[in-house]
Amino acid sequence: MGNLKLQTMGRHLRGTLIMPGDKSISHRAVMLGSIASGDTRIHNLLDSQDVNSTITAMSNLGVTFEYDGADLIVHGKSLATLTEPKQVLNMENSGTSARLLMGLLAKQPFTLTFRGDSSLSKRPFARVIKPLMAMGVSFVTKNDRLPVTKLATKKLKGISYELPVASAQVKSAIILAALQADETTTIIEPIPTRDHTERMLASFGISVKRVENRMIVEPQTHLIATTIQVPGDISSAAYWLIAALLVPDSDLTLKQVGVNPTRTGIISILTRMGASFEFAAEQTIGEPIADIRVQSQTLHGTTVTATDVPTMIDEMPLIVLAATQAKGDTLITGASELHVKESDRIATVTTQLNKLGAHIEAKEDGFYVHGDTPLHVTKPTVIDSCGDHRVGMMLAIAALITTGEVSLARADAVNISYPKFFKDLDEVLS
Ligand SMILES: O=C(O)C1=C[C@@H](OP(=O)(O)O)[C@@H](O)[C@H](O)C1
Ligand SMILES: C=C(OP(=O)(O)O)C(=O)O
Repeated sequence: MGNLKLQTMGRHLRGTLIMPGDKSISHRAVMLGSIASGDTRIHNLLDSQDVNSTITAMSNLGVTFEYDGADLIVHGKSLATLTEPKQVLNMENSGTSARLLMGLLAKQPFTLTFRGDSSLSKRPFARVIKPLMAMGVSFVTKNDRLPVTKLATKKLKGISYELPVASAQVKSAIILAALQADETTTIIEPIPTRDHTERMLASFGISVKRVENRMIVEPQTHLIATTIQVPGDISSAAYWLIAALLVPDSDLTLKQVGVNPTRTGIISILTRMGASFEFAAEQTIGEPIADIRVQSQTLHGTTVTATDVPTMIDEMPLIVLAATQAKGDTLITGASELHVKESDRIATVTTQLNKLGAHIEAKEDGFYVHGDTPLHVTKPTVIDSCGDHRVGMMLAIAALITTGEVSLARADAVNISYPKFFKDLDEVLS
């Protein structure tokens, strides 16, 4: 794909968008449906490259899937009847697939090799390998990077483990393995992270007890197939929240967005920056959802710290963009996890937005963003997603408030989490 010429300054964003299914919840629905007894029906599953990596991996282990209209039906197999794959499991670009599947498949009695694309092969896996080894799993790896081979495992021990990084992927991998252990496992989570695994397990009849910041997981592997309604992805809605706030005379309504409090940091921080939102049609179907209406508003600089970060980790590129337009400066700390996402997001966000005239200083664990900086280029400029979907979509929104000619390299990165991003953009531009 060549560079994509982006719309810059001059149009408004108006209308209503239905958000695609939440990526985190879609992965979990496919994984738990795969190991439940009976057929699980999933409504509004995200159709994207990352979720397809999970579906393909479970197909390679003998699970079958079929579409009934827009719903995916998962013909569940118990953990005990998964079959040895003939191929290496290719996780492509998806950290969630790789880390959660290492936990889910920890006790399979055969060798499994996980590989990924060039981005995923640079990301750290010691964070899941270490606790799984403490539970009795053996791995063969070089420098804790993919490819990683998990050896045949017969028994898993319960452990008590304090998470050294605030990561829902690590927490989830340990929970999924702990269900298959011989004893109770306790996971201590110093900073809360998204709780979709715990909530979805409850939908499949499995309870994970939480006492303050401790999760207590008892051995239990009988999951009962169910129907899952995947909420719209707040991480995808976030592009439109920021776009509508920043592009003058905009007014957008985003339908059926997941508003689980472990994911709504973007709303809290924008509210702290002076924004207001209208919520309607609030209901809970396993996960809370709502319609969100947002109009153009003036923002003020703020401070973001470590406890905010897990609730909006994937939205950080957008918070940085919003901060470039706010009155006053913004300091973001406690976000060093951004170095190990699909790209080093501290580096890529800083470099690419500064090409448009932003004034952002990269810090070891975050950013210092100078506010009130009009974005402007004096000659045709190519900005680059750096192969990172979140960076690419944030840059497409940044272009909407830039004067001058801007195009985006590697725009196809959007297919990882939001394949219809550019179609939705076209639909609301007026
Ligand atoms: O559990 C999940 O579905 C995710 C957790 C987060 O990663 P970490 O657990 O590495 O923080 C997030 O960045 C990722 O997009 C999805
Ligand atoms: C970090 C992300 O996903 P993953 O870790 O699953 O690759 C993301 O979607 O921004």
